Amino acid sequence: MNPTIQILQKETLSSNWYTLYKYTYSITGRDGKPLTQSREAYDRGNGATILLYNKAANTVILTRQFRLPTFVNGNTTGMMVETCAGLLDLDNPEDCIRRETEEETGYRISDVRKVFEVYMSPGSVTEIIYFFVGEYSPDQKVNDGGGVDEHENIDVLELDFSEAYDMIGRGEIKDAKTIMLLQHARVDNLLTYTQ
Ligand SMILES: Nc1nc2c(ncn2[C@@H]2O[C@H](COP(=O)(O)OP(=O)(O)O[C@H]3O[C@H](CO)[C@@H](O)[C@H](O)[C@@H]3O)[C@@H](O)[C@H]2O)c(=O)[nH]1
Ligand SMILES: [Mg+2]
Repeated sequence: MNPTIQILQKETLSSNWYTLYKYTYSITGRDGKPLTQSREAYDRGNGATILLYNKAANTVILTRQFRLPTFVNGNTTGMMVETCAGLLDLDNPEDCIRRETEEETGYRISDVRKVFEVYMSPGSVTEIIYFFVGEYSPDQKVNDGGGVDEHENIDVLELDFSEAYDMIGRGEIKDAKTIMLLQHARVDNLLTYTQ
């Protein structure tokens, strides 16, 4: 804990599906004097995401779904191509991502490897996301995926790695976690990229 920070007040501004708080705190300024500040922080829990890859076929599994916040901010279809991801319930990140993988993509995978953890929007959202990679194979397919119920409506995409990677440059993949994991796969040579 940072001993120079003291939370003075935590006010709930909105509590519906997730919670928006307003924190008032004292912090030591660069001149060494204490000052009081307020910041809003949106708490929607933490999450996990995974790049599913198959070395032999040089493919990845991605998802496509409607994301309302993007639709109201310039994404005309509202559809987003993303790595499989979900919110942590009460489980740990590894169990969460195995469960989400089966629900969203239909693959029951065993080995997952954590590669990093990231605050995705540290100025406004409390969320930390745990990033994983994991190999999948056709014999691990146990259902069609698509999400837990009809509300999730997730399409499952199996793409050649180079094709998926090139979607970043064309602006067809605009999701931060997905770009980070595809770049990680290229830098770490999990798969082969050919132009
Ligand atoms: N009714 C209702 N449903 C909501 C609301 N907000 C979210 N949901 C639904 O709650 C479900 C959450 O699904 P998950 O698969 O657990 O989470 P996610 O939305 O895929 O989140 C993942 O990706 C996010 C974006 O990168 C990450 O922020 C998050 O940590 C996680 O990794 C989704 O069906 C979503 O539509 C809401 O305000 N109202
Ligand atoms: Mg999800």
